[in-house]
Amino acid sequence: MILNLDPNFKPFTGQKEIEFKNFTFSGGEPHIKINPDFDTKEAVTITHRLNSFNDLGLLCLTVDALRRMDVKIISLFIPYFPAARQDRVMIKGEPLSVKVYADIINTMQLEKVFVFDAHSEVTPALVNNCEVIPNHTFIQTVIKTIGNEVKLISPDGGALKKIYKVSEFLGGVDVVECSKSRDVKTGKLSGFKVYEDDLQGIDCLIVDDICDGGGTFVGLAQELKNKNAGKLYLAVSHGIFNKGFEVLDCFEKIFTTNSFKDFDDEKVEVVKLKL
Ligand SMILES: O=P(O)(O)OC[C@H]1O[C@H](OP(=O)(O)OP(=O)(O)O)[C@H](O)[C@@H]1O
Repeated sequence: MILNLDPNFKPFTGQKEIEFKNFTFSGGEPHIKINPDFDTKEAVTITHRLNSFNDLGLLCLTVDALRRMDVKIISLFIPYFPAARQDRVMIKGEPLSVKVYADIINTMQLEKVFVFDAHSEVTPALVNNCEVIPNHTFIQTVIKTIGNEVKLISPDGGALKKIYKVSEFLGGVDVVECSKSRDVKTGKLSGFKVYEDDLQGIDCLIVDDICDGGGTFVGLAQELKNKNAGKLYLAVSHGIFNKGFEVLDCFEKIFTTNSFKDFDDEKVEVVKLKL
């Protein structure tokens, strides 16, 4: 049984859905009423785009309501794990946000917590019974859509392990390794290095987990062009795109999934998550 808390996000196709109504009380408190007309002995998987503390609140209430209906086995699919990038404290005074979310989720004693393309190994290390769903089939779909041969570009050392797994899944697509550096004091991006002498007109697909403002990809695209790359494509599992798509107009095409939100923009091609 599936309980899709976000009506626009239904990754488990063809499975029976549990019905519910959710609303907010006049005092601002979220609330849910689950239709009890289902076999509560069955396992339930909740899906939720958990992008804010409000979403987390609704999730807590939902799990509580299911437990009170005697549902024993509850799993959760969170496509974009909140604050996954805040996986270390950079400056004294900051929270270790990913742990705060993980600790709250751990109190729910879930059977499994599925996370799509976790930012780092910190998320699955902190979340009990976590299973990371890799980006492999997403990138496979992207490459099919592009239709021509591309090299996979890994923007930084942190993404290398993942990109070699993608390459292996795709039967050995070439990988170009890159690295990015940051100013130690400000944390701002200060440069990119592409570890290939000449890309000789070769089309390149940058693969990463998140595009937020896009600075990483614009800077890297420039460096790839300096190495004579051909057409440039960008595929990110989680599209935030907080500066819009204009800043990314160096890319022939941009691909993402609906893990974070829905998009209706001709500049981005959304591959809907289906499990
Ligand atoms: O679109 P942008 O605003 O440029 O951000 C995108 C980058 O941010 C994240 O890495 P981050 O730099 O947080 O990761 P790291 O410091 O853990 O390597 C993500 O993995 C991208 O590489």
